[in-house]
Amino acid sequence: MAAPHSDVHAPVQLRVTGSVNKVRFRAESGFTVALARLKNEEGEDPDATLVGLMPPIEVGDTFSADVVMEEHREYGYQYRVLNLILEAVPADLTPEGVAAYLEARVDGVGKVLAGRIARHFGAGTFDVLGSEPQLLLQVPGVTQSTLHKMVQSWSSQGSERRLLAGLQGLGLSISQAQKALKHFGEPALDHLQQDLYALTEVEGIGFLTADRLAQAQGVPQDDPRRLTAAAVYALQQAALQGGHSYLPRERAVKGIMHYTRVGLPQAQLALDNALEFSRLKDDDGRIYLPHALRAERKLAQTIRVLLATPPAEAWEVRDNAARGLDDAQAQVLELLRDQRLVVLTGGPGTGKSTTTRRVADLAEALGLDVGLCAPTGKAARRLGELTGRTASTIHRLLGYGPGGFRNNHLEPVMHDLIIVDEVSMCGDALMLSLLSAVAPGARVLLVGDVDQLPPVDAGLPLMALTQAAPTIRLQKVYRQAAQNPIIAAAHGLQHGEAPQWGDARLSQVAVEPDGGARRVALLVRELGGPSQVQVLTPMRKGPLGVEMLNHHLQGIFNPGEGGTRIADGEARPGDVVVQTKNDYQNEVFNGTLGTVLSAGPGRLQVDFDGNVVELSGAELFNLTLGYALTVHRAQGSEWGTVLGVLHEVHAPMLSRNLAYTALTRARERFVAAGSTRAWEVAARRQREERCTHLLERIRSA
Ligand SMILES: Nc1ncnc2c1ncn2[C@@H]1O[C@H](COP(=O)(O)OP(=O)(O)OP(=O)(O)O)[C@@H](O)[C@H]1O
Repeated sequence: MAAPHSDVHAPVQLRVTGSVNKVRFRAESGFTVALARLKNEEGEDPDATLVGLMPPIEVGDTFSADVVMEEHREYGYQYRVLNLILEAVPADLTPEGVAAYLEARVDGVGKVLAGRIARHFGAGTFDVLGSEPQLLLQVPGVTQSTLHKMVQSWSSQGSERRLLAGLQGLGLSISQAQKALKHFGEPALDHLQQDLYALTEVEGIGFLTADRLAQAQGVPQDDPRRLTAAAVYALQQAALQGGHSYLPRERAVKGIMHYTRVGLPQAQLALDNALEFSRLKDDDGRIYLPHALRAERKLAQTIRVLLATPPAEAWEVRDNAARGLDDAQAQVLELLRDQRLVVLTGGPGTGKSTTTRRVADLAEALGLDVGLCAPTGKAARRLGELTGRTASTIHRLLGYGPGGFRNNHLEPVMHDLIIVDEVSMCGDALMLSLLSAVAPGARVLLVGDVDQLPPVDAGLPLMALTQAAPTIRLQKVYRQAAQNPIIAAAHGLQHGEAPQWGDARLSQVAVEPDGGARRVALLVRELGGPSQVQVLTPMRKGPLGVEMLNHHLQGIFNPGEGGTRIADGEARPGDVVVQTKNDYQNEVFNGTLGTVLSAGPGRLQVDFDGNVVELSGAELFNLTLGYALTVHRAQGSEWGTVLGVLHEVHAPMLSRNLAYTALTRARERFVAAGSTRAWEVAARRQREERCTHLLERIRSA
């Protein structure tokens, strides 16, 4: 093997062949750590460490692979796999090698039988197994049922390996091949050989990759399959990037031109094609993905039923139930008497949680069963603390698992009253799952701040519901508004006014992008360090993005070398990390912050608010450093002191809701780092309206 040149830091890419000595670790995602004998024309490495996404390899497998040699601070040199294609037979064709391979890979064959078969057929064993399996009955101990099991397992894994190898032959990387195989199943190869653009449907692949592969195969620019796929992709991107449930026709056509670089006539033709094949739907000039149109119609219908049907259980507002509440808050208790669906909205400190708690108290006093939930684990925990009851995520309440939501209209959640907090974070899909699972006659109280950031997912259900359902909007600010300039500034933002800086609890520090991340890290130190201050910024990338800020914050507050590899760097004991995906096994949810207790090769022990979990392998890639977070990820959380980074470099993200959400994450003190002009721009910019037709559908007869 080419010995690594210590002075050359550019990663060395090699093409090697090899055989597997040992599989150390394999995650469901295909992330694998293995030991293998590697060789190429320059030499051999008898026991190399391979890491990365690989097909299901086993001891004895042979393969060819593109690898990059990298030096890991903990384990020395190892090879990161860029692509690995399995050969169909083992490397070692001696009777021992054949026996070991049979035993490892073929069901129904134990050590003794494998030895007999290997001694009987030698290197020809696999041909016999593949083409004349009956001959195996000559070997004592091989019965019909054993033979059946052997043939079954050999042919199924054989087809998986052939499919993966075939997909890789189309130019897919191993991870893309595995995603495609998972998405399409057996017909994957035929399907993609007919239309490589079908890859657009595969989660995590998308149109641009499919287009690159198809162009490499010489598919012409105006191929109808290409144009149709681009039309679908334009709508997918509109939902992902802008939260749109549909696009007006002319915007859909523009999207297609953007992704395919074809002219207007062809783009219109592409859209008509996609409509003709029902890959898209035209609802009176509004272009939808089919599932999005179905969801919006279903959600509107579900809401109409909730608005039109009476609650099952009796409800009476006993005299002391509304004690201490103002008229608006008390009105919520009144509305729930006859209404099944009530909305409570208001800015920070207006008394939403106080009201929520009273509703729960009254419901329980009336003998009703109350369920409390919120979109994120963090918000659920806060709801539980504020109401003194157990609260869960919406996913947990609906019994979310690998097969999706257990509870739905067929098997509703058996609560008489469901209270949902931070409901501004719910997109149409989650709102539909939630409202579909409400038991007949049960009530729902939706609580949220409609001026917060819109949901990450498509749709704006809370906006529609505040106009279609009985809604109480709390205006009176209780949390010491006068003394607390943050709340006053937040309410000012709602009217387009930038905050007035200068108070000790609401101050601004000029920071320019160049060298700004380090400047922010030093500011955090002045403010008491990461345990006292949470840094928020709109973007992940860029000189003032999360990644750059975390790099400098880790460098100051937890300096050192190496650590365990996570999504955006390396974590060491003491580091603040944040979970970026819901992990139901470990009960750790997107947005939860934790502290690294210990770090070892390929594993971390993290304390998430008292929930100490061991994470390893691919789970580590659901973690990023958490000294700085995006404003989006901070929703539903709040801290004593927030250092909010906002500068014109964030221009595309600057909006009133973004600034408002950042500001309202701070309970006591908010320090703005960046430029005051950015806040003026943000205050004036109402976010771009989302294309959703939900309100009109709820209102239409
Ligand atoms: N009717 C009321 N009269 C007097 N004080 C009230 C009233 N309602 C709420 N408060 C007080 O105002 C403060 C804020 O109330 P609460 O936490 O319910 O607001 P909130 O809207 O839930 O805030 P956030 O949006 O941060 O959750 C609390 O200290 C609460 O006790």
